Amino acid sequence: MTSAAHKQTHIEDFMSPRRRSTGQPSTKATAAAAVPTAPPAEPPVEEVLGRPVLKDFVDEHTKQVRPFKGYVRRRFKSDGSYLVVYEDGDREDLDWKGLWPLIKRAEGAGLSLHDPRTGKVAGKPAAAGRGKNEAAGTASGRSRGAASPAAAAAARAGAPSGSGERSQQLAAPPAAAEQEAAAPKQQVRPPKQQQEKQQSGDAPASAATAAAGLQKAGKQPKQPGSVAAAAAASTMQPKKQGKQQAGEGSSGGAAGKKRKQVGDAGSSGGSDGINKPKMKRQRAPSGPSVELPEPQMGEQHVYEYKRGEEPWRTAAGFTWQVNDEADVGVEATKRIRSLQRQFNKLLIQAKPEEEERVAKDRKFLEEKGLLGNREAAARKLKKLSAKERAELEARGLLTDRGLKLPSTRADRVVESRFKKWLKQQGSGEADGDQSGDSDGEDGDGASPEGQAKGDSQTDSKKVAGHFPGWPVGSRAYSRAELACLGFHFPPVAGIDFLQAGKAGKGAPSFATSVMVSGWYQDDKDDGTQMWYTGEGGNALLSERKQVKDQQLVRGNKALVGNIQLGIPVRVTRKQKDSGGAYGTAYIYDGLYDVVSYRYTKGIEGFGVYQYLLRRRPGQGKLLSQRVTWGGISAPRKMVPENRPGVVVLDITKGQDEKGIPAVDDTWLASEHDENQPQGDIPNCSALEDVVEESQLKGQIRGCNQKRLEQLAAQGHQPAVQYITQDEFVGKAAAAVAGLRQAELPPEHASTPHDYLKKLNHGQLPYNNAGQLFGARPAVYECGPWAGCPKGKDCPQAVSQHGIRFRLELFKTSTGCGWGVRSWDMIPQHSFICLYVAQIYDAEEHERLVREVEEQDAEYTFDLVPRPDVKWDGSEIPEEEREEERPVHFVACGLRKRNIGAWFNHSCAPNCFVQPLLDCHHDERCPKIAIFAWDNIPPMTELTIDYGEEYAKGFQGGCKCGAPECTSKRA
Ligand SMILES: C[S@@+](CC[C@H](N)C(=O)[O-])C[C@H]1O[C@@H](n2cnc3c(N)ncnc32)[C@H](O)[C@@H]1O
Repeated sequence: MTSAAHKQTHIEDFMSPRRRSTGQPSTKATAAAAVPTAPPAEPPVEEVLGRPVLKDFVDEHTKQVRPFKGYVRRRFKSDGSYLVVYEDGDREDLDWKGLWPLIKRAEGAGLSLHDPRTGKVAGKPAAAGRGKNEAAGTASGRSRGAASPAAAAAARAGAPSGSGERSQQLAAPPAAAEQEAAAPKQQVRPPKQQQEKQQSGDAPASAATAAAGLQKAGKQPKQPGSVAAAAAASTMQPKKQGKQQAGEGSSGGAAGKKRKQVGDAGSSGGSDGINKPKMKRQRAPSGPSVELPEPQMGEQHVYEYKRGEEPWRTAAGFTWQVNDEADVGVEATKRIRSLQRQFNKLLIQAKPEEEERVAKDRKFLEEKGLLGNREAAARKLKKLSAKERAELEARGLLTDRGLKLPSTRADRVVESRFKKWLKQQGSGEADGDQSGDSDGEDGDGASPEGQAKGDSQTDSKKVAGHFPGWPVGSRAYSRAELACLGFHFPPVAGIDFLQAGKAGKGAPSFATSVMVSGWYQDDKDDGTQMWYTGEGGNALLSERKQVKDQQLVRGNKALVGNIQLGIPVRVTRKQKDSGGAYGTAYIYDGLYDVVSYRYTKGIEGFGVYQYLLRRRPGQGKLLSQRVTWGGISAPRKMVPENRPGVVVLDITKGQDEKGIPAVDDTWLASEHDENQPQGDIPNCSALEDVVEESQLKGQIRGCNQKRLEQLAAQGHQPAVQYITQDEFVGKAAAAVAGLRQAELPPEHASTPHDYLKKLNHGQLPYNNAGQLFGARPAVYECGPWAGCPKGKDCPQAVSQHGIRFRLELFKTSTGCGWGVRSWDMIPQHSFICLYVAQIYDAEEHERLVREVEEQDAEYTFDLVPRPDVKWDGSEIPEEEREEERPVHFVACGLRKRNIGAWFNHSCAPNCFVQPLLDCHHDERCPKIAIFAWDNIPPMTELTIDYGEEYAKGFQGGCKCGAPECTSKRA
């Protein structure tokens, strides 16, 4: 590859943030200077919602800065960020720190507090009947309205309220009540005598039994002092007073351990920044051999262990492995990747099938008069013949409860297909029956098929601690995917757990993984620390409210086991992600210790168990907090002016519909000037220089049979056929592009080509330059020659819609120069972009390379098929094969190239290169299209495989960093 990269010839064109701030101060910069940098403490949510904001955006073409007005519309419970909707419909999520300066600026500009779209006035509760005085407040941002802020402030401060906790809740505006993860109500202090509940006594009989069970298995209890534990019981508005807790206050319980109290138990519970209960520090039992006391209403127990001294490590009879360290080795990573790809492949196939099934079922119901008016449908149902009823049952449309309207459950279909596939692979992985799939206590009986079955096979697959091949920050896009991977089996329940006795004789049940879905209104999540509400008693599938008291059973009991054994639990948060198959992403945030639990009254007045989860340090940034660029949804033409490290706002100079910025945030981290953003960013063109059509030969394929017949009459070689030879890639690409497959006569459909199988057999198609190119037969798209009446809307024109994702060029921190990433999640098998470069005749290209003294052609792609297979996938007979097939054309990005030419190499790529033919079908000159091989999270580098031999030629070796990187091999 050429060493001529990173010339600095264009550096004066770059709009570095430094230059911008000195040469051309923006309104934003001016406004920002007027406000102090540190924001005040975050006010109650109802004081923030509805507030106007003002923010500058810069037009990347005209470079003009323009302020935009917006309003704070929502607060997300999951990460505490706020949704701001701007006047042009653009939206973004901001945390309080990011939001506050914008609110201040709007105040300074005297913006109206009246949001024209919602009709609301900032700070004014939406509830009817409120007085005028409580309304808008002023533009200076004073506290608005009396009732809600006061109530909220009281709630925050834990002050007693005359109107009681329920009325406090009601006093808050509905929006706030709904959106703010209201802290449980223990803030209301109990009478003093209730705080002095003494807890003492020996371990209860049950604890002794558990102790005996574990000790019989032969392990010695820990040495005194080896377990650092503290327990505390808080007395926060108890219902029942002073009931002696069985086992509480034991000075060591059956194991006779001496426990050291770590820190101040009161502060342990109170310094969590979430809740400040008044707690009385108490000595209490802990450890593997003592059953922990059950908190009564208003009580909280705190237990902490020193790292490395958690009871599970030495507990007698405890046999389960707990992964303290993440395993991101080659095998684990490969295993996960292949399972994910298989899952997605099945999902992509199942989704349209399911949609079709639902459409047919709906039609069937309609014909029978069973859709529409409920009462009429019920009358019709009664009149159905036995045969008709049987037909309904067979379609799954009639159950004991009556008529069941059809809905797509592609994820469920995939789960069962995936299990079959695994069995075929001879692996029993992820074949669980969803033990821990409770919700049995749920008010609405969510997921009846998900009731615990106590299947030991599932338990045997459950992994405690980190999940191999799934580093912190990993994302899945459905619960079904996580279940298929074996990461979290239950499809609905938030707590996955191992049943009592499975991890050793006498061992309690414990949780392996919890989901934070935002469904439990009593959760209080501060990211690194959270009060996680136990399961049950919640109408999960309807209003998502607590409808009855929770029980200390199943998942809830299991989380107590985590405390008892000191086993951390995996925490995964759900987040919106429009790219995901279901509009959501599930992000693994790492291991959390369960350090405390309590029984308390929730927002709805029902008893809930809550667990204080604390993130283990050293696990990197919390990715589920929407602070990255990947989480925002600003229209591409507007790049926020204060985006750090923007070097060029649009490298395509307006040629691509979606501009592509170049960003160097590595430079920002450095103090030194010589590390200014640098790199050779030549004019980037989306235009393609295609060889003259007269030079081309070959078949013409397309959807339009008539046109192709005409062409045949003119002596061309047209072929009506299923345009993508590789059905899977073609269909999948069409599916993710939201397109439907063309209706073609079945006799023209070719057989699916299993490219993965091919890859596994090592038939990797290198071109003459050693580049991996075209891992499967070429994709033939319907092109202009075929005269398709649908033009670009033809489902077979997947690559002709331009770039759908918001790509950016970014300076890698790995030493690979510039690379490419996307702000959006890219679904598996999506078309990303073409590799566009100038097309040269091979000889001409050689002359060019000599001329510019480029020994290596860094941005060159030889457009030559492999010697044994034609682009259409058919084999070339042995006797006709040449040693090397002649190179006719070369795509060279030396002078002109598009974003596709910046994709770096990885030994574990997430994208693949696919030869593609559309406007002509001369197989000597296919287009180079780049597709996603995986579901690719936002802001992840997009990489392709250049081929092993090629990567060996990199100066200093391959720097892709993948566990299977060739540079790491001996
Ligand atoms: C097509 S360019 C990719 C864009 C390039 N990074 C840039 O900044 O212009 C290919 C060149 O990038 C560098 N490169 C790409 N992948 C690499 C890797 N995994 N390790 C080291 N260098 C790499 C090599 O210099 C290679 O010749």
